[in-house]
Amino acid sequence: MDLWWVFLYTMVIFVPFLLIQISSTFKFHFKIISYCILCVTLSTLAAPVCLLKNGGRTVDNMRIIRAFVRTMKYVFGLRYEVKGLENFRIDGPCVIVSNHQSVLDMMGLMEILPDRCVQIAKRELMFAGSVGLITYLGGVIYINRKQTRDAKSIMAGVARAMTDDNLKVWVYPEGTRNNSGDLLPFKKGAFHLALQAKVPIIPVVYSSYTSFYDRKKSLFSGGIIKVEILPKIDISGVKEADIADLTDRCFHEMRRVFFRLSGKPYTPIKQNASSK
Ligand SMILES: CCCCCCCCCCCCCCCC(=O)SCCNC(=O)CCNC(=O)[C@H](O)C(C)(C)COP(=O)(O)OP(=O)(O)OC[C@H]1O[C@@H](n2cnc3c(N)ncnc32)[C@H](O)[C@@H]1OP(=O)(O)O
Ligand SMILES: CCCCCCCC/C=C\CCCCCCCC(=O)OC[C@@H](O)COP(=O)(O)O
Repeated sequence: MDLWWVFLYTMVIFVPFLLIQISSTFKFHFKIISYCILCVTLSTLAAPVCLLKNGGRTVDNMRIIRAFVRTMKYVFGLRYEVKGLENFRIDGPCVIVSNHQSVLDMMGLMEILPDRCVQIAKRELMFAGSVGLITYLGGVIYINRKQTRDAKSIMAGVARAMTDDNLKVWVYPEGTRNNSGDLLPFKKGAFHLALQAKVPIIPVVYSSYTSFYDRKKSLFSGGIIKVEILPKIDISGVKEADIADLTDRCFHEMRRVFFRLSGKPYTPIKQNASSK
């Protein structure tokens, strides 16, 4: 008799719980796969448009890519509330740094991407089929994160191209995706780049996704993302020896804004947390 009750309780409580878990995991993966399929489809459509309009690899293709990607937010129920767009209105090149939470960031990036702006990306992206092709056509700069020396020499070339071709460069200084609800320590490449090209840095902060997107909890629903483009950081007077301080300053400023936009109380962390 007792065993019968155990069996009944297991069926009534455990089985529905298991089914809910399976269905939310299934829904999460279904949405992520849909996102990837949409990226592949849109890049397959956008590539011929880029080739016909601009002939090959050029930053002008970013305008076409931007138009395609901007339609995706409606599919996933995302809304962007953007503040500080006027801070992008500067003459000439600059380095834009922003936080990087997920593959979904491409939508937030394209929502506010200024003209003549290319991104720095890990070289593995080049091999992602039609997505790789579209990033190549848009002029994305690939770096090998495992080879600091190679990455540095590519960045030095980028500094020259920025001034020669009037390019803005978008860098994710955390160097990888991070959905932890905080910022990772910053790498220094973006700051060296700004110094080498003698251009200002514009920080951009996106609020935390954790309330609507969380891989660990298999959560992916619609939501509002607050975006703030901060005033430029002038690098005149900054020397090579000041790079760590500059990186630190930018990190703490962005982290403060990140907590504010995410509606979380700010918890200070020790100085130099932005260095390796
Ligand atoms: C319709 C279509 C749909 C599809 C839609 C597609 C849309 C098309 C959008 C694509 C969009 C892509 C978006 C991808 C997004 C990523 O792929 S994110 C990952 C790749 N990006 C990055 O990693 C950028 C950030 N990383 C860096 O800048 C790193 O500093 C570097 C350059 C990789 C070097 O890495 P590291 O060695 O691990 O890091 P770090 O501690 O900074 O440097 C080590 C030392 O070298 C020094 N150093 C670093 N850089 C330099 C330098 N340039 N010069 C001199 N010294 C330097 C540092 O000062 C440090 O020395 P110490 O101060 O310790 O003495
Ligand atoms: C023939 C090969 C076919 C491969 C097909 C691959 C299909 C890929 C499909 C969709 C991917 C859409 C992603 C859009 C661009 C995402 C850029 C991105 O967010 O890269 C991650 C990078 O920031 C940091 O990487 P890690 O967190 O260090 O890792």
